[in-house]
Parts: sequence; C-alpha cells; structure tokens
Amino acid sequence: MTVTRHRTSRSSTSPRTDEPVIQVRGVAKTYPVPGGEFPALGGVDISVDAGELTAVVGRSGSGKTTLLNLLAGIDRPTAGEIWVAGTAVHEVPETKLAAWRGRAVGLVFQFFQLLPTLTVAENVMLPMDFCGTVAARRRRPLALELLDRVGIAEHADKVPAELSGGQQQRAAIARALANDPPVLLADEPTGNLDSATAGSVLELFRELAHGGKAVVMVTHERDLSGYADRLVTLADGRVVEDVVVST
Ligand SMILES: Nc1ncnc2c1ncn2[C@@H]1O[C@H](COP(=O)(O)OP(=O)(O)OP(=O)(O)O)[C@@H](O)[C@H]1O
Repeated sequence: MTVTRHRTSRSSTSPRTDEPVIQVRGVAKTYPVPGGEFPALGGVDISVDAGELTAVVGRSGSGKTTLLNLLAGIDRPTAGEIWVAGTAVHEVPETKLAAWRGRAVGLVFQFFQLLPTLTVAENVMLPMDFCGTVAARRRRPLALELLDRVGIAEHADKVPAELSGGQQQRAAIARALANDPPVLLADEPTGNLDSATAGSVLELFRELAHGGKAVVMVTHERDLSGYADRLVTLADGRVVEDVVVST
C-alpha cells in the first residue's frame, strides 16, 4: 500500500460543474455546553470527487460524526462553507433541507434504521414516496432492481427482522440509493457486523463509489487498505492527515 497527499479544495467562490462533488471549506462547529462552547470541529477543508470512496477515521470524539452530519445538512456549521453536488448546504433554509437531502444524499447508519413493520422493498420505496422523484408505478420495480444490485432481491418481501445484519445493511444501502443521489454518507456502516460481512459491505461501497458516487464513510474499521481510496484522519476536530491510498 502506498499513500500520497491529497490536494486541498479549490478556492473559487462558486463551484463549477467539474468541481469535486463535496467541498468543505474552513468549517468549524461548536456545541453549546454549560459555561461556554465546545469546539468539535475547527478549520476543516476537504474535497471529495465522484468515483471516490473516502474513509474518515480518528479516535472517539475526534469529530467524525459531526462532520458527516454537517455534510448531510442534519446539523449546521458554526463557520465555513459546505458544498454538496453544487448546493451550498450551509445556506439551504431549514424548511428545504429534508427535501434537498432526500434527492442529493443517501444515508447509511450503523444500526440500519429500517422500519420494522414494512417489507424490505417497502423500506426501499420510502425515499421515492417522500421525494416523488419516481413515478408511483415505477417505485416497486426500481426497488427490486436496487435490491438485486445489492444482492438481496430474494428477500424483497420479508420484513427486516427476517434478514441477517449484513442483509439488513444491504437493504439500507438499497434504500440510500433510491433517489439515485450523487453522494452516499455512511456512519459506522460495518460497526454492527462481523468482519467477513463487514468486508462484503465495504466492497459494495467501493463498487458504488467506482460506479460514480462520492462515498464518505466514518469508520473504526482498522484494515481499510483493500477498500478505501482515501483516508482522512481527524484528531481533536482537525484534519491531521488526508491521503490517497493506492493498493
Ligand atoms: N450535541 C452535542 N453537544 C455537545 N458536545 C457534543 C455534541 N455532539 C458531539 N459533541 C462532542 O463533540 C466531539 C465530537 O463528537 P463526534 O460525535 O463528532 O465524534 P466522533 O469522532 O464521531 O466520535 P465516536 O467515534 O465516538 O462516534 C465530542 O467531544 C463530543 O462529545
């Protein structure tokens, strides 16, 4: 494995279409705490291209989830700019964030967060229902295509509890792909899986990235050398290393 330093984000004020899909510029995030403010992130600059699987690593409390939440527009930066797929996320009004997120970003979580009373296919159709980007008659066929793509088509009409952890995470990944977002964000997606299953899920993220998505994954996974194209290491809310990994 060799590593090379990654280039920093460009400094133009308005991204062009050939710009990285994700640009984080001078981002800081402080949380109000009793007696003051806690600086969770400070002066973070990152850019991520389409076709790249980026792993964000760092010790507990280094700011990884905070960064992911800012990219998803789940939380707001205290300072700086966040551009995702041409949108200035830091400027999107609160009332429009959920609709923006539904189209631009697919989210994957450690504990899958599938709705237990819906079938797997119905879970995958939910973002399509929410955003209305897919015609109603196309939703189930598309859900079945996505489940086929992640390798669990035969489980479409089961409820999540009937699936293994790895299969549930694949269902969650299919749901994240429902509106064909340019960006996938995953927070500890393998944290609840055994190592062999984790490897197959990481391989799926790698395939999706190399198929054209920008994929950012927060992980504690120690051996990422076979999967991630890029490792961004956070410590105390700052990027301390940003390297391209060639295997
Ligand atoms: N809502 C909040 N209010 C106050 N402090 C917070 C809040 N959320 C996070 N923090 C603090 O900000 C820092 C970064 O938290 P964050 O969850 O981003 O870290 P992390 O690297 O994802 O950690 P882990 O690997 O344990 O999930 C931590 O010190 C945390 O205690």
